[in-house]
Amino acid sequence: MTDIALLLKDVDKFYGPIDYGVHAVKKLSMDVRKGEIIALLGSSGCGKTSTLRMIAGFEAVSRGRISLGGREIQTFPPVRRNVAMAFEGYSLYPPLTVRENIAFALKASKLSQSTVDEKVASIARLLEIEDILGRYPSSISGGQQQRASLGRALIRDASLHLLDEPMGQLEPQLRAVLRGRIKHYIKERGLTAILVTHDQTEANALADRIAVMEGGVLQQFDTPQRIKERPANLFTGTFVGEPPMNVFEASVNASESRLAFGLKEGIRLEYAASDFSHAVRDALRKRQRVVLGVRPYAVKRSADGVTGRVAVNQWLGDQTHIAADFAGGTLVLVEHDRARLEVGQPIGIRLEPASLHVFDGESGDAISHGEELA
Ligand SMILES: Nc1ncnc2c1ncn2[C@@H]1O[C@H](COP(=O)(O)OP(=O)(O)OP(=O)(O)O)[C@@H](O)[C@H]1O
Repeated sequence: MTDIALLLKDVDKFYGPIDYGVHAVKKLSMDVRKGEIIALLGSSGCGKTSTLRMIAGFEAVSRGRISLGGREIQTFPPVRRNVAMAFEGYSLYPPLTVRENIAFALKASKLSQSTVDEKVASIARLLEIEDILGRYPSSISGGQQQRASLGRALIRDASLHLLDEPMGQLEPQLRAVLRGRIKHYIKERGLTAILVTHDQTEANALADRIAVMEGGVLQQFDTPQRIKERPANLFTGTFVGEPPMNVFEASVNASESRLAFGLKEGIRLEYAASDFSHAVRDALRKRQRVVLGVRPYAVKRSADGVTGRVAVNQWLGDQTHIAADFAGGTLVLVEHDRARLEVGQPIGIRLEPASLHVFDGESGDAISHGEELA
């Protein structure tokens, strides 16, 4: 038996005529395993919601296939897909109370009234909406409606749960608490879920794997850790991670014993060839222009480093963010201790070979991460 719950194969979405309308999703292929939580992450307009709506059946698939539990479903109406949804705009039924709205999702399940009541009470407790179960949708806040709608989706025993920005209207503290509880609830029941979010903290906290999208194209589909450590391209490298990855255009100069990167303003980063694998040196030797990336947490200060000049020094209560003028741009460093640095003061900057990400100067595709090929 396969452990694949959902499969998307070369899925295209055009709004308007195929090949001429707005191309919102481009040749998207991905697989979701049973029991997995997937986050679709990307900026506004990248095609996340279109993807989710095609899976749910609210939008037609222009090209390609979608299979759920081994059945092709792209031509099925939403009710035949056995998918539970919490969508913005997929609103609660106004004539029903919150309790009735949530219980309505179990209507087809033939459960006894007492089991339904128990399930509703338990999900209401989880989402902290016990006190509004008797109210009507028109008399509760947007955040409460969102939680009621989430409850209505989570209570169902469906093949797939689709959650579109499910906590977008909640305060940060409540979001953080609910995130943990929802993850536990989904995992405990072995549910399969896809969550749309533009919030990377949410994606990192909830998802087993993240699908990063941009311009309708899937940029990378991997675990949060691998996306951080091995971004597939410059887009994921700079989109995922807070503060964002520092990037600098550079030329490459490779000899038998040395590997050097030339940055703007005559800055040269020199390394021993042995700091990188043969394969990386070979790959870099063929390039003239690359983009170097280094995460703010990985930048080190060192007396014998390359000089930068402090532009900003901010203590955030638990870490210091330093921005330095460096190689014609800005380099951000994060340190755990409070740094006693004045604006304008020179600092030595050391970029360890193990923390360098190198991207192709033209395509933006990753060439290497540390000493290994991408
Ligand atoms: N009904 C529609 N008609 C025409 N174009 C649309 C329609 N819905 C979405 N689009 C376009 O398709 C692209 C993808 O939109 P989509 O809503 O899927 O993105 P998103 O990543 O979910 O964005 P957001 O986070 O803002 O919801 C955008 O360019 C959007 O303008």
